[in-house]
Amino acid sequence: MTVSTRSNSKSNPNRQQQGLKEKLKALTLLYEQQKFQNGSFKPHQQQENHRENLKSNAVARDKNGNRIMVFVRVRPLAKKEKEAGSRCCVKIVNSSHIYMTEFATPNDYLRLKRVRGGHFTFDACFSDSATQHQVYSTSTSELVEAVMQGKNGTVFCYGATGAGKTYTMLGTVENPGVMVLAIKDLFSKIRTRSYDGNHVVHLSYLEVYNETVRDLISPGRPLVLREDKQGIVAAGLTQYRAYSTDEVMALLQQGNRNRTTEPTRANETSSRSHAVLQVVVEYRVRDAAMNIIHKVGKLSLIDLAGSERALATDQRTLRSLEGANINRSLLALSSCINALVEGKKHIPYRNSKLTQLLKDSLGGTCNTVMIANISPSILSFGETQNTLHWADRAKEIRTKAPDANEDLLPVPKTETDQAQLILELQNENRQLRIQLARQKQMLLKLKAQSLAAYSSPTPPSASSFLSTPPTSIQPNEKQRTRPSVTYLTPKTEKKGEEIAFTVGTLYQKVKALESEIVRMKKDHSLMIKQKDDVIRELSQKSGKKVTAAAEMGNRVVTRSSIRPKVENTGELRSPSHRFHSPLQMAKKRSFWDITAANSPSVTALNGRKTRSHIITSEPTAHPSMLLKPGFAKEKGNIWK
Ligand SMILES: Nc1ncnc2c1ncn2[C@@H]1O[C@H](COP(=O)(O)OP(=O)(O)OP(=O)(O)O)[C@@H](O)[C@H]1O
Repeated sequence: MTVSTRSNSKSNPNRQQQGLKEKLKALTLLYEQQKFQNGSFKPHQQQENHRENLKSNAVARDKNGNRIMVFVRVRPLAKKEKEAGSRCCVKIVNSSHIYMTEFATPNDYLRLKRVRGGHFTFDACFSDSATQHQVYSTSTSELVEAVMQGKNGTVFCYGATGAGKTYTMLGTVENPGVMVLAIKDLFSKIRTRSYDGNHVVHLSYLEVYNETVRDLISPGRPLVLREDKQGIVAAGLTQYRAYSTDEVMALLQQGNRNRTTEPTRANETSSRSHAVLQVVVEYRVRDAAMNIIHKVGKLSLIDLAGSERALATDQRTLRSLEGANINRSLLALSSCINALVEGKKHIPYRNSKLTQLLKDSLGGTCNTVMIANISPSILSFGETQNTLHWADRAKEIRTKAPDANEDLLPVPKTETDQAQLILELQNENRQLRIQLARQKQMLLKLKAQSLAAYSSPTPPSASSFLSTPPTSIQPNEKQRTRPSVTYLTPKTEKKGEEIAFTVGTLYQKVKALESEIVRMKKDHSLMIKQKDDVIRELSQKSGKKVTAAAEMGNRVVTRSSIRPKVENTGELRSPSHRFHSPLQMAKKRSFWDITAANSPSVTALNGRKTRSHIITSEPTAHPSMLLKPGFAKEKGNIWK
């Protein structure tokens, strides 16, 4: 019979070691169970219970009100770190629990050599083997759904340089990160729900570099941050309307090309700026009362620049300045987190551009997710511990539960007016159509009656159509009397003929008068010619004086001698003769006419002082009689 003795155990050291290991494992388990019973630990769950654990966390958030959800992601050891023989200083105990120690080794179960370190509990912890999809679905998918409902959401990555923030947010082509997966998810959700409303997606991408805000998609001048109703906005930031995931991807790539990255000792492609991708989803739908429900949800996806020690990066001036700015903004973020956790009234958001941008996400009505990225390497112990410390603090920040940014838009007045107008126009149109149909019917009947009337052998009597007024025609009534319209037409024609005849007569008269005027003008000029000849002859006889006088009186005598003759003939004078304008008369009158007319000896028959009247009264007077005023009365003397 074999008895187990100390010597036996000594003789088999391997078995002894195994037994000790088992005992230590049991002790560790016991210790964790005790911790859990004391409330400082959550129960250890296996990987397959991961989802249930996350659900319970979400439930806890609902019970405790809204708070920032904090997740931790450990990246794999980098090739460089492995080559340098770096050890791992963090261990994920379960989906939500992580512990770290400076001298942690797999065999140091009693933690005898642990100097620094600690246990941390978060909403979820992702090991270095966690996929991008696992990270997205656990941390961000809920937020995307909330954004679709009009609630704001923010996801930001926090951690030291080279800890894996950009990998988590942007990822690679093969392994797209949270930003890309969120956009994809958003568009697929919009596609499936497009039947119940209109979704509009706007996108902007900016960076905060050395405390200046810049547009990453269309870079230009630095932007100014302003606070308005929607919160903090970068004035002048381009908002792109995005229609598809591919379009967003192209914009993201474009933006990332413009982002400031520099190789540092810690990271070959270190982000030197904080990048903020904002996606605004607007959603419009009509409710049962036909009111328009307008929801606006904003999703901010932020990849922060890494906190770093000066030694970790280059010592060059620009890099150190960048590093100082990054650290300053992250310090401002830490101050805000502290103030929020401590419930202070004043939160120093204004200390940096980054905290200004995160104001809504940290202290406003927003669903906020923080992903703390850490390196497992012992070389980054300080940074990792620092990150976990702030992540642990951040989870205590309470935010206001976001209500949906929902507006009930009344149907615009113009719309109701338009509807009213359309109804009125439709009504009017209907009435007009009825009227038109009636008119057409009437016209057809009248045509038929007209044809019948013309073909009728006996013409109707005058009384027959006079007794029937046109308005008395009823379209549906059987026609008993002949329609008045039929018989009114010849009468109108007759009247027209009469008018035409009158016009014709008048026209002929006008023509006759015009030809008479022409004839009179001819006579007139002939007579003037004759008189001129007589005067010439006389002047030749009676010398120069007489000639001059005769020439002066020439025109006067000529006119006066003509007019009485015309009047005496009893012929028609042109109407224009009577209606000569005074202006024309004045023009025609010569200086001598006026002088003679104004002479006191010249008296007209009708009181008017015109030369023609004087001459008319003396038809036989010689032109020479007018040489002197008053000669008109001495008739006939001169010829003797
Ligand atoms: N989960 C991961 N799986 C695989 N590789 C990773 C993971 N996380 C990070 N990396 C790799 O680690 C390196 C550094 O990561 P990343 O550039 O994302 O760091 P960072 O925190 O953004 O740094 P910085 O703040 O300097 O920009 C990259 O080469 C990246 O591919």
